[in-house]
Amino acid sequence: MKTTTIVAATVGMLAVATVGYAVYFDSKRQSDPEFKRKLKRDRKRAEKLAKAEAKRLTEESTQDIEDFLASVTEEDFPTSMEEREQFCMAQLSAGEELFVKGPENYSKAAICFYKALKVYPAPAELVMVFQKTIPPEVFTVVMGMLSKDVQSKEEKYYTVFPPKEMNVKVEEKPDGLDVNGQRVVRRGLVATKGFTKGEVIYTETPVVSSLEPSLEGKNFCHYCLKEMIKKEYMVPCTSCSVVVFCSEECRTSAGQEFHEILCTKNLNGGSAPAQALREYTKDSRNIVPGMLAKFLAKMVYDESLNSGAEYNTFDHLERLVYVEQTLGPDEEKEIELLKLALGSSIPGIDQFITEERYMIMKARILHNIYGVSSGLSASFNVKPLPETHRSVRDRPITGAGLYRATSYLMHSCEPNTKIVYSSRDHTVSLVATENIRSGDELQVGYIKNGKLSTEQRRLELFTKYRLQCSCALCEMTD
Ligand SMILES: C[S@@+](CC[C@H](N)C(=O)[O-])C[C@H]1O[C@@H](n2cnc3c(N)ncnc32)[C@H](O)[C@@H]1O
Repeated sequence: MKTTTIVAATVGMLAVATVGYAVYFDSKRQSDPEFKRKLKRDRKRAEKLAKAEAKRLTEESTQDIEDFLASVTEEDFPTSMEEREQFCMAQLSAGEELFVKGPENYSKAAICFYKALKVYPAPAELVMVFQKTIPPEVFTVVMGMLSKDVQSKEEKYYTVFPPKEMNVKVEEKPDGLDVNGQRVVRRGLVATKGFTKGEVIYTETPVVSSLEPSLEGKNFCHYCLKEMIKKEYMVPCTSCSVVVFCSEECRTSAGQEFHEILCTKNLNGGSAPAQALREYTKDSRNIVPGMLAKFLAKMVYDESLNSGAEYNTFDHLERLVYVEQTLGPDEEKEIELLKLALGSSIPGIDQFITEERYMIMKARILHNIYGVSSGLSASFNVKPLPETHRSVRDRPITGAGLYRATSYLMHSCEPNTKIVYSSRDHTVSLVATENIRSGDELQVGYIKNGKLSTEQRRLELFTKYRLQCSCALCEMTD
């Protein structure tokens, strides 16, 4: 089952409730004699009906599942944490009462359980509880509804994202067969209107960005990565005074989105849990764990806004392609540091950051971030970060950002667009480098190919991005 962000909301509110529910169920079964007798009484009748019902349910067409789903989506799910918790508990006990009454109520029970699942912050865990506690026939229907729901959410995503005003859409492009003979489908960005050479196609701010570790605390904004030429423009964090911002707005945004959690000093001036993560980032020059910490903090913040947006921060990360990474001692340490940094402020994050989920999130970030050149001067001297910072420009890189739409840009050795940091912060502008027609695929150069030969380009693309280039130029050279 795919985990949706609702898992990530993990504000722990219902963590207690799941356990409570499971415990209630088990203990009631084991110890309450009346409950046991009732179960026994019902069992015979239930077994008979169950056979017939199981047959009906296995024959249940997709249409039925869709009808069940339609009956649910029309409902208004509550939005506040308290109401969601009450709603969830009410659905769980309604479902339980229904299935105990017998198989003729299984469909209704399944709908209740499905509704509970929709508001529960850790659905994967609840599914496991269901698997142990509800009749298999009911469980099958709940899972059917869940997978249909995930599927339709998946399909709809690219109809609402990117927003129309960005003038681009994500389109699937067949890209040959993989080593197992499976058809490879890749996604790229396509223009939805024409542009003349030099025109800005869209601008986009990142979901999250981070400064190159050695620039942290120097004259670069911790939020938007802008270089501040004069010291008097710097607005330090009032608590840690380790990080600086270019404006009050950036300080406020950073505070709300992540810095209140990740500030290395607590209000009493003592060392805060995020200190160890900060030291690790500096020593290892590994930007990703810190970025992930910001990402997770921001994800929880965005959800707390209850903006009503259909897709949330996690949805944007979840669809990005990645190259699988293997877990090593570094990652084990990073997981530990991340849990330490976020654990006391985001209850439940401990369970959320499993090794598997961490590895996938890390790989997605590594594979999709863009190097940001927000510096005005080239006077700072940063060693290039080891890997995967797309769109290398002539100016040194000041940090990296994870962008929603820009992540879908494919590489070409003869690109028709380029990325520009014209506002000298982490805002990306995609600029047409030739005339573009509506429907044309947009591509950037992941590497500076200048005078490189085809072999050199291939080697660099493969070493940095594990990418075997299929752009028009490379195909022609083959
Ligand atoms: C940042 S993602 C771009 C979006 C991606 N195509 C998708 O399906 O979501 C980078 C990945 O796209 C594919 N890609 C990008 N440019 C390519 C190219 N010129 N030739 C082949 N694959 C490319 C590679 O799989 C690469 O790892």
